[in-house]
This record gives sequence, C-alpha cells and structure tokens, in this order.
Amino acid sequence: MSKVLVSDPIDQTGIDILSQVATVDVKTGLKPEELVQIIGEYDALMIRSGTHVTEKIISASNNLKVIGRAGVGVDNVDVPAATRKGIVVVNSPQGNTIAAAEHTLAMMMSLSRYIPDANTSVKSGLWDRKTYVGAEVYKKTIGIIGLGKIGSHVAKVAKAMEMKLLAFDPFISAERAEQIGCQLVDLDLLIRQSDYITLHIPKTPESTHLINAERLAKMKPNARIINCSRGGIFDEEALAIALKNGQIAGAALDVFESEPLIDSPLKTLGKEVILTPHLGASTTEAQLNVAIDVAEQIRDVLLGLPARSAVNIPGLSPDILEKLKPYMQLAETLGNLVGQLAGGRIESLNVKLQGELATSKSQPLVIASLKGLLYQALRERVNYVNANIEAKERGIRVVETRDQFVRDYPGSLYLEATGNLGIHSVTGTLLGDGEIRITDIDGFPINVPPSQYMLFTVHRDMPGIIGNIGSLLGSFNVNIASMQVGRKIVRGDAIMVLSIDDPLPEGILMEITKVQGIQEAYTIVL
Ligand SMILES: NC(=O)c1ccc[n+]([C@@H]2O[C@H](COP(=O)([O-])OP(=O)(O)OC[C@H]3O[C@@H](n4cnc5c(N)ncnc54)[C@H](O)[C@@H]3O)[C@@H](O)[C@H]2O)c1
Ligand SMILES: O=C(O)[C@H](O)COP(=O)(O)O
Repeated sequence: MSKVLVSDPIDQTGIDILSQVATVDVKTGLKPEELVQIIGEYDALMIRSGTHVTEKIISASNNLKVIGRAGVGVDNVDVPAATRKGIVVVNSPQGNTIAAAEHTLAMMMSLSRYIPDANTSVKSGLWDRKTYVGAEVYKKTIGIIGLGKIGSHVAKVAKAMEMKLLAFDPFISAERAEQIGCQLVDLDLLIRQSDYITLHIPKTPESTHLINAERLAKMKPNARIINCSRGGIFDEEALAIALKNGQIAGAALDVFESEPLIDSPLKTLGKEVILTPHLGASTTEAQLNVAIDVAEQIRDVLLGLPARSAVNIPGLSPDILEKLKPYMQLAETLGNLVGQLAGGRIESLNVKLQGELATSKSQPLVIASLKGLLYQALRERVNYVNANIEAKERGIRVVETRDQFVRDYPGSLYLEATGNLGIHSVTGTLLGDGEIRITDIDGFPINVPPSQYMLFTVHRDMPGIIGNIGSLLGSFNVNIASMQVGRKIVRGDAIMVLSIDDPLPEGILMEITKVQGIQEAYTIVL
C-alpha cells in the first residue's frame, strides 16, 4: 500500500479520501531536516503553505510520485526540481478563491473603519468614538492588480458596492476586463488614481517588490493598499516608511516576505495597519474544497491516472483533461504497444490525431503516447511529468500530425515509431463505452481489445497456419483467450493477434518463427 505524508493541517475529509488508497501519516510542524529524513518513505506529500519543499527534500524523496498543494500557490515547492524527478505537482486552483476574495474585502472594510483597533479599544475598557472616524468605499476607486479568479470576484463585489473599478493585468484583454466591469489601465495610472489598491497576482521575478518606495510615493495620500496574494510583492520596509510618514492612509497585509512574521517595522504601526497571519484561505468551506480537490488528485496519481490540476504537465488543464482522459489511456496503451513492436532504439514517434480527435489539443496525447513508448525502458520511472524530458534526452523526435478526413472510426489515434530495427505503426480507437480497440497494426486492419499478454505474428495467409500455431501453443500449455487475423488481400501477407492468459514460456517465440509461413512473431506485455 502507498504511503502519504500530510505535513500541514488539512481537512479530515481529505485524509479520509487518501486513506482509501494509502496509509496516511499526519505530521505537522516538521523541521526541514526532519522532513528530509523521513520523506524517502513516502509516495505522496500533501501540504499547504507551511511546508517548503526544497530541492534538498526532493532529492531525498526516492519514492515520491506526487506533491499535492491544498491551495493555489506552489511557490513553496521547487517545481522544476520535482519535474526533473518526474514528481507530479498538483494544486487546487479554485477551491479557496471565494475565501481569499472575501478576506480581501474584509480587509478593505476593516481598513476603512479601523475595526480591529476599535475592537481592541472597546475590549480594553475605552469608549473612543473620535479616533475611529473612517471612510466610505462607496463611489471610491479601487485598483485591482491581477484580474484572475480572486481579482475578478473582488471586482464583482466592489462593483455591487458602487465603487469605480480600475484594473492592471497585462495578460487579459480590455474586453474581458470590461465584462467584469473594470477599466483596464496601465499600472502607473492605477497607482495614481486609486483610493484602494489590492493585489491578486502570483509572486514572480517581475512582481517582486512591485509595490516599492517609488510607487508608494505616487499614491494618493488617502490610498489604502491590501495584499492577500503573496509576500514579497510589497517592499515591506518601504511600506512601513510610507505609512509612518503619512504618505498613504493605510495597508492591510495577509502575506509577508518571511512567514511567520517575526520582526517587522509594520508591527509597530497603529490603526492604519492590519496584519493577519496568512488567513486568506482559512474558511471551513475553502479548506474542505481544497482538501477534497487535492486528495482526489493524489489518489488518482497513486492509481496511475492523470490529475486534473497538475501544474507541471504541459497542456493539461482540467477541461481538456476531462475530455481527453479516455484518449490518454488509449495513447499510452498504443505507445507501449508500438514501442514493443519497434523494439531497439526509437528515433522518432509520429502521433497522428484522426477524425473527430483531429480538432483536440495534441499535447496531452503526445505526452501519454511517450509515456507508453518509454515504459519498457523506464517502467514506473516514466510518467506524465517527465515523459517529454525523457524522450528528448533519448533523442526521440516527436512529430504531431492531424487528419480529420480519416473517418473509419469517429476519432482514432495513429502512432508510428521509427527505430534502428524498423518502422511500426498502430491505430486505436475508443468504443462508445470507452473500451479501447486496436484497429490496425502495421497497415493490417484488425479489431481487438488490448490484453495483458499478446502474441502477434506476420505470416502468409494460407491454410493450416492458424491450426499449427494453435497446436504449438497448446503443446506449451498456453491458453488462447482470443484470436483474430487481419489481412489486406486474400492469400497475401496477414497478421495474427492472439490474447493469451499467461506470459509466453521461454523459447516458444523461436519455435513459432520456425512454423512454415510465419515471417515474424512478437510477444507483447501490456
Ligand atoms: N492569502 C491567501 O491565503 C491566498 C489564498 C488564495 C490565493 N492566494 C494567492 O492569490 C494570488 C492570486 O490567485 P488567483 O487564484 O486569483 O490567481 P489567477 O491565476 O487566477 O490570477 C492571477 C492573475 O494575475 C495576473 N498577473 C500575473 N502577473 C502579473 C503582474 N506582474 N501584474 C499584473 N497582473 C499579473 C494574471 O494574468 C492573472 O490574471 C496568487 O498569488 C495566490 O497564490 C492567496
Ligand atoms: O495560495 C494559497 O492557496 C493560499 O496562500 C493559502 O495558503 P494556505 O493553504 O497555507 O492557507
């Protein structure tokens, strides 16, 4: 049974899901060196923002197949190092969107009305109504930096409060911004005109210290700024100076350059500053959502299935995955089959999407085909994450083609592998119930489901040959489950495909090739 380590607090429902397929250890608050010591025992690791999965931890993780981030940000995971090791990294892109957006709005309102300080004041026995005269957000301008999932929800609510909405996001169109009710502007204008500025962007080299002394100096004196996205996007030293000097009216931070926040000049400031300990995603609802989402994905990866939100598998977004998942299984099976038929060193793989499939995204199918193709060489070490890298390292050239006019099946996939021992091709499709059918091998039409043990022969189509093979297998006590012959012309070359119940015994393949009329024989294990 697989072993999963949960190293940050997650909802019990997630642990219950993982327990269906694995032994789950919950060990929170581990020091990095403790994690390095034990990670080798685990097949999966489930974390939140508290665990930093460094290259050192990844190097020590000899069995790790998947890292699940129960949340959005994966900046606490060395994703390139995980990718190099073939470890899938999954997250929950939407599970805590509403929670983070609502925390942002709560921060905005609390900043405007000094609620945290007023509350502390009343609890300390005071009744001070003068100090806490606030400001209304109604008709004020909010500048949203990053109009993705969280930014868009903040926009929706801000619009309902009749705020004027500006947005800066170089990766979205003005039309999209307009649909959300925002005017897309450049960063400088947003900074100069907004009464409230809120950030909803990932931390990248470009966004690090995006809010610095220079930009703070351009803000309105009544500006209040909020960061519920990632620490390090604000230059905290410069922010503390700007607040101290009254350059801006307030700031609310949920995330910090270094967490937990220990020494910071921001802590010494007054009612104009609100600090929360990375609580954006901390609602019961969000924690349930992310725990289920990520635990299900970890479970799927441990069962050998693709995950719907893997961050390090190119071209695999959840909607594409939903549509292509059955075809990925087909691609993997065909890749494995054609790899075994080609044998030896593979030089190139042609992946052709046919019929209805021709309009689909090819990348997931290419990855799955390569995973299957490399299985014989790499076994469990090849997966959806590293299949591309492994193929490149072996010098396998991948060619993607499409032919929507192939109409013998609604959608089919054709793989052709060229190697130092020759060229082989296979075609397959999915039946209505999702069952895989191999429909062509090396140009011979057939219609067989894949089975674990198979035998293929290329032979002359002549009387007696099928009987001879049957008797030979019988003499070795090999039970034939099914058999089919495919031929292009009567009495020409033909292919025989047999599904057998057990692996072929040693030496029998050689005997088969000696049968009169047999030209080639291949044993396949899928
Ligand atoms: N505080 C919390 O607990 C909490 C909870 C959830 C998410 N988050 C963080 O909030 C952030 C936003 O999450 P999301 O789900 O909305 O992400 P998202 O991917 O849906 O949206 C991010 C948006 O930022 C834009 N963007 C990227 N770089 C930019 C830049 N330099 N300038 C302007 N726009 C830029 C992108 O185009 C995208 O539209 C992430 O950093 C995430 O980790 C924090
Ligand atoms: O990126 C996220 O999802 C948030 O930062 C939430 O982090 P958390 O899971 O540690 O609360």
